[in-house]
Amino acid sequence: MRLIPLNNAKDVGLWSARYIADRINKFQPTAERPFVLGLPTGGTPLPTYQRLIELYQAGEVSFQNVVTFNMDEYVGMASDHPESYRNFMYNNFFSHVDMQEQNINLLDGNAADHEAECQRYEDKIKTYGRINLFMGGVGNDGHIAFNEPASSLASRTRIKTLTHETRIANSRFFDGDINQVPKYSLTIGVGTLLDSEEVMILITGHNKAQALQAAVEGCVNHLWTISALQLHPKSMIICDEPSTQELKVKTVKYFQELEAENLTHI
Ligand SMILES: N[C@@H]1[C@@H](O)[C@H](O)[C@@H](COP(=O)(O)O)O[C@@H]1O
Repeated sequence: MRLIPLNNAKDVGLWSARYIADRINKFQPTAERPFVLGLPTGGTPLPTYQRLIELYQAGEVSFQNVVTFNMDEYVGMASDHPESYRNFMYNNFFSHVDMQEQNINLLDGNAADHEAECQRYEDKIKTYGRINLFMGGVGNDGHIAFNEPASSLASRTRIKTLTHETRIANSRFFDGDINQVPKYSLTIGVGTLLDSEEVMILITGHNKAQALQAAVEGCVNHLWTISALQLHPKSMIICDEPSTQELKVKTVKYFQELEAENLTHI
């Protein structure tokens, strides 16, 4: 695992956007061989999306031949609801760059048959071989996508019941009213995520400090599904300073030194 400790959330956005743009450019995607990018919603990736839009506007990256798969979606929410993850993605990213509509993949939380919808998603990913880079965030309780505590670390895309804690955390987007937060979601599984060629997780804010500690210093444990990253051959966490407060000083120092060494080799 690579851990990149940065100063603040803005730096996390700048760093991660640059990384994504560089990966896409290096891949030299074409219509026949697109770059496949996994994407999250949430407050954490907003600076990344903002920066990616700026890089696109500056002509430094194009999304013409990029295919995206989003991590998750609420179940039973009107598709035009401002807090649907579909709307979030169009409002904060897709509508501002040169993505092609047919390259955007989202789970349909209003599908009549949830199981069939999740299987469709898994099958669609397979048509591209695998996802090249999956970006994600993390919940306060260490959930990745909507893989709540005690989710199988071998799980695939499926319907999940949201925990009370997650619904409280997400109620900030619903006028602080937990009753407006959906109870279920469709989410990629931990296994789906681990199949990606590379996983990049963004962690910012002191409220994510326990999740970061579980991811880096804890044991692989289904109660902190983020810890499954330890099983991935190419995973990376980009974090800010406030989120590191539960890590040992020597852990942070170790990773800082590694990054400083890497920089001298670039
Ligand atoms: N399903 C999403 C996750 O994908 C996201 O990582 C998490 C944290 O969101 P935020 O970045 O707003 O803290 O919220 C939701 O639960």
